[in-house]
Amino acid sequence: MPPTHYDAIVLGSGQSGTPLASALAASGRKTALVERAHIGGCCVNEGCTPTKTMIASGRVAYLARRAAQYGVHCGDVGIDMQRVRQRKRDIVTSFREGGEKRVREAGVEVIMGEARFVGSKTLRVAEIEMTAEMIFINTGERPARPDLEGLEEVERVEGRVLDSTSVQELGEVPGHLIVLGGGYIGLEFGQLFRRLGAKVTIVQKGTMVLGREDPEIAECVLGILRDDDIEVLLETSAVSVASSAESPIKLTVEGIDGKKSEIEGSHLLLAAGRTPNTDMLDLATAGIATDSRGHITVSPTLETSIPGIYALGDVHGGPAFTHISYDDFRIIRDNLLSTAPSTNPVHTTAAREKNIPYVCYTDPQMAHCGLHLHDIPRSPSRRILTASMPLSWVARALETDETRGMLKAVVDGDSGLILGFSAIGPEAGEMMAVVQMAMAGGIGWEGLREMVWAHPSWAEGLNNLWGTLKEV
Ligand SMILES: Cc1cc2nc3c(=O)[nH]c(=O)nc-3n(C[C@H](O)[C@H](O)[C@H](O)COP(=O)(O)OP(=O)(O)OC[C@H]3O[C@@H](n4cnc5c(N)ncnc54)[C@H](O)[C@@H]3O)c2cc1C
Ligand SMILES: NC(=O)c1ccc[n+]([C@@H]2O[C@H](COP(=O)([O-])OP(=O)(O)OC[C@H]3O[C@@H](n4cnc5c(N)ncnc54)[C@H](O)[C@@H]3O)[C@@H](O)[C@H]2O)c1
Repeated sequence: MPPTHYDAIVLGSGQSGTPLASALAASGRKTALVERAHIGGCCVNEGCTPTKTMIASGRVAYLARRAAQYGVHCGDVGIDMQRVRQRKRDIVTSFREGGEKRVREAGVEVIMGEARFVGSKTLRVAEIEMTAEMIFINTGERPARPDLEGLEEVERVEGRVLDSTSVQELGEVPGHLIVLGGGYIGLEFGQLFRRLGAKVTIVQKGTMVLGREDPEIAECVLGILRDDDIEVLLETSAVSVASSAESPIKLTVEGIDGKKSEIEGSHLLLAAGRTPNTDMLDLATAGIATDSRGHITVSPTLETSIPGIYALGDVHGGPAFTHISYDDFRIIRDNLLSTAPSTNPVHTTAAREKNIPYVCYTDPQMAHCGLHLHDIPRSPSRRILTASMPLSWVARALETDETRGMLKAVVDGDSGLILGFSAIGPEAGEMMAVVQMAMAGGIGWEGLREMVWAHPSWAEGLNNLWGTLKEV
């Protein structure tokens, strides 16, 4: 059979591939979307949507346990893990089915199967060969496998070694969950399962949790986790793992002093980063360049080393977030599909680099946008100021009895413009969005100090924060 020819092929139904396939079809192009697992990719099926749904259950359990502090009595708190899981499954199914319906209705040919390159612009999915002038790779990442002696053996004991996907399918609360990794995934799941009743130990190789954050912010998150009775071991690496009838997980860890010790638990969650889904694509056949970690190398307009082939989302490295992958869709749409005369500057990855927002959905949340103090090049001619204050200075925090957290901003001393902002608080993501907008609109710290916010809102913290400004 000769290859089927398309105008465009999208590989992977992630956060950019799915809307892009619809937009390509809507522009009159014959478009195929190839997906090996399920429409909607990681975010909808095993990332953001299910985790934030489950984390909502954890927050209810947390508040229910604290109910008496608010003068409310609701008895013992029990967890029905199967109900928590069903709620998650239902929301995922509804999001996935909605996405699938929309992409099919847009006229996209959906092909279920794993694709790989067999020629420069030729792909094979099972027995089908297909070619296209334009190919868009949106194949994402998967949980990384740490180099841990004994792991393969222990994995034979079903259901004891988990990753970010399988942990969501547990039908009962683990007795003692050992989490390998103190990044987003480790912290979000670690706190969730503690709130659902598990004993939790987080083993973190780095000197601090959330290693990219400002040390003051990361320290505050660490304090909250410990306050929640989660054991967090810093500068500790997992060396080997074993399993026996008495102890399903026996993890040997090593501190930086070289001392080894053992942690016994019921389950082990691997949360030590993610690996790009490029190894099975046979990219070399098409001449597509990758970096040393296997991420696809792209230009600021997302073109790979081969003209006409683009990469979007986590697969090209950089910040691995849904909103960044979706913005990659916008970059392609504006540069390749727009029929309007181009009076605007070209939309590129460089345009968003200085103001990327993200939220780690621990509770309270940790949110950040812009630069960190440690990323700002220093020079004697440039004045940099910081402001930080505890959340307990915000009336809303006291009224709701949710005072754990803080705010921190980094400011250009001459212009007064905000360079970066972090917040830890129950709705820190929304508070951060206010500052992100100010940064995008060129409103400096004085503008926020003088802004009339509704009382008593979390945003009022942005009136008071600036009283703590100091030069660093
Ligand atoms: C547990 C967890 C929680 C997260 N929470 C958040 C959050 O709260 N907020 C946030 O912004 N981000 C979150 N993320 C990250 C977010 O999910 C990703 O950044 C986002 O999904 C973007 O991914 P993508 O578009 O690059 O591709 P993905 O969504 O990963 O989709 C890639 C698709 O390609 C398919 N595929 C792979 N190889 C092939 C092939 N050869 N042929 C055909 N199909 C293939 C895969 O099956 C998959 O469906 C979370 C991630 C995880 C794991
Ligand atoms: N709320 C969100 O937006 C959200 C939530 C979950 C995931 N994500 C995305 O998914 C990505 C992956 O998350 P992640 O938490 O797996 O990765 P990560 O890179 O954020 O964190 C992994 C952590 O594991 C530690 N580690 C690595 N090897 C180790 C070992 N052998 N022993 C002990 N610790 C070890 C690292 O020091 C690091 O702190 C994130 O970078 C993020 O972009 C986002």
